[in-house]
Amino acid sequence: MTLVSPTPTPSRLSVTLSLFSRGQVRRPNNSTASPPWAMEHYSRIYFHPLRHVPGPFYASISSLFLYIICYLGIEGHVLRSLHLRYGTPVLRVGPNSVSVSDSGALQEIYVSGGGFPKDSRYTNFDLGPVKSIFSSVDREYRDHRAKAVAPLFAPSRIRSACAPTEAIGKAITQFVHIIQQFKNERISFDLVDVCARLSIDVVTAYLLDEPYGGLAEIGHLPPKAQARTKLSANPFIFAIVAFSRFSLFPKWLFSQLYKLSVRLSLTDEAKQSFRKLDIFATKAVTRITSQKDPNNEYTYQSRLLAAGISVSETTAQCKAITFAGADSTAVMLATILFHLIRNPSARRTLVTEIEEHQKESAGSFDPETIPYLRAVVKEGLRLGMANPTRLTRVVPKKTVLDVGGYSLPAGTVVGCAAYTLHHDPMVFSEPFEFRPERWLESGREGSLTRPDMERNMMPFGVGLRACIGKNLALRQLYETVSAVLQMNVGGGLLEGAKVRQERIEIIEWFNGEIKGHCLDVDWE
Ligand code: HEM
Repeated sequence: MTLVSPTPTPSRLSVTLSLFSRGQVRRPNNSTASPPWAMEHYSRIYFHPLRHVPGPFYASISSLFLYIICYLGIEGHVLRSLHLRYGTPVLRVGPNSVSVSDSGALQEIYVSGGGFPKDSRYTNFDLGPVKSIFSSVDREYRDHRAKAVAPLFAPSRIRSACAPTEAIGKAITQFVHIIQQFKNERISFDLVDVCARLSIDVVTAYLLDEPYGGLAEIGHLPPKAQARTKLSANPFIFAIVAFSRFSLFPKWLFSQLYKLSVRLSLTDEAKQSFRKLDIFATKAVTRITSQKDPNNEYTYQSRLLAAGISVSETTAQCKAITFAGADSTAVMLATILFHLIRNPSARRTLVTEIEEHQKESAGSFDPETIPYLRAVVKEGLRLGMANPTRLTRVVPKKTVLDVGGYSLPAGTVVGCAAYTLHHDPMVFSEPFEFRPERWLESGREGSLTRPDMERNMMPFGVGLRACIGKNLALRQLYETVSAVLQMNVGGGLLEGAKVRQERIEIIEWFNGEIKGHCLDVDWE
């Protein structure tokens, strides 16, 4: 008996792959050949330019994984843990999509030459037929509008509006008064709701010269009823936040899901809230067009109109900015106050520093000059997950992005996420803890320049397409925290406050949402 070694028969898979690699594969038209989708899967695994980028197998063959984690609002922590598990700064999260956790790449992705363009997912954030400053992928379109409104975001203009008789100052006084009433009567309240009321009023009163009335709409109620009532714009805000769970889907699918979701989930309350915002924005624009307020060049709507933007688009842009400004700042403010309530020692340090500054400056001081307050705000911005997920961009034509030893070709969707960078354990020890001291270089008087940590911070995005409202938001945070801690000398207005939750849980959609839309505060 002779033993004959059998001639190896190549498997159908290896034949198909080797033919494919030589460009000889035609679409099979008989039932025994691999179906086209299988061919595509093989190519994504074995021939795709991203094939060497580490990541879970399922992410390399289909976008389903991304769609699911985006929909479920778990994208932030899932991608962070995959980066840690695979020990890689570049993670393949979809057939053509990567997540980058190396802050060294921020410069090239978002800054150099204006940064890479936003990818097509942003078109899912259009306001029906209107592209907002945020959603526009077309840089010229965006620049024209952003330049028109830019003077409104100058720090000196914003600062003047913080005087007690001006738009921002008045809103903060109302906010402090409401919390003071809750404290006097020991009434439990929802921190997220009051922060949302203040934020929508600051944005609208300052930019549109027309406060939405978030704080005023409960002003006439007794304190107990105030605490029970929710902001009338909430359903509008929550609906937009929740639609972002579909934002990674291709446009055609997004549109269908959006329509279905509107039909199934848009309650009467939400419809009413949308209508109220429509009426509010229309009124703000009509005030200018009807010549009732023609000389006011320093409103958002008058500047857009003067730049040649149509009335209907200007109205839509006003609604977009109301959402963009109100939601994120509310999440950040609520996060900072939540941590101050939970950290009496940080709170007392802050109160002492504010008192010292008050004495030194005979009452008038710029809160931004207080190092510990800056550290508190910075730490709040690090932990606050207003935008936790990847800010996606596309590698432009004729460009290769080299990062972490990988070359990502033109057309690849790349993105860094605040969730990953802000919780990087190599940069921030105990990354989930609130520790303002980490920002102080050498004791309390030190400057706050900690380049290693600073490089990993992206709460407002980075580069040309970073947040245009950053100065306004920061000013609101400094002024409000300072005002809250100046009240009731000793421990500030928050002395005696307790939060029920141990930590803030976030639904990690593009706009992070505090679970339950609520952070309950009780009084001792
Ligand atoms: C603490 C509060 C805020 C946070 C954390 C925040 C965060 C962000 C982030 C991360 C982006 C970049 C998104 C991207 O690259 O995809 C962004 C863009 C933007 N934000 Fe904010 N934002 C805040 C407040 C505001 C305010 C107060 C306004 C306006 C009143 C505003 C208006 C905008 C606009 C218009 C854009 C789009 C800019 C562009 O694409 O050119 N934001 N914001």
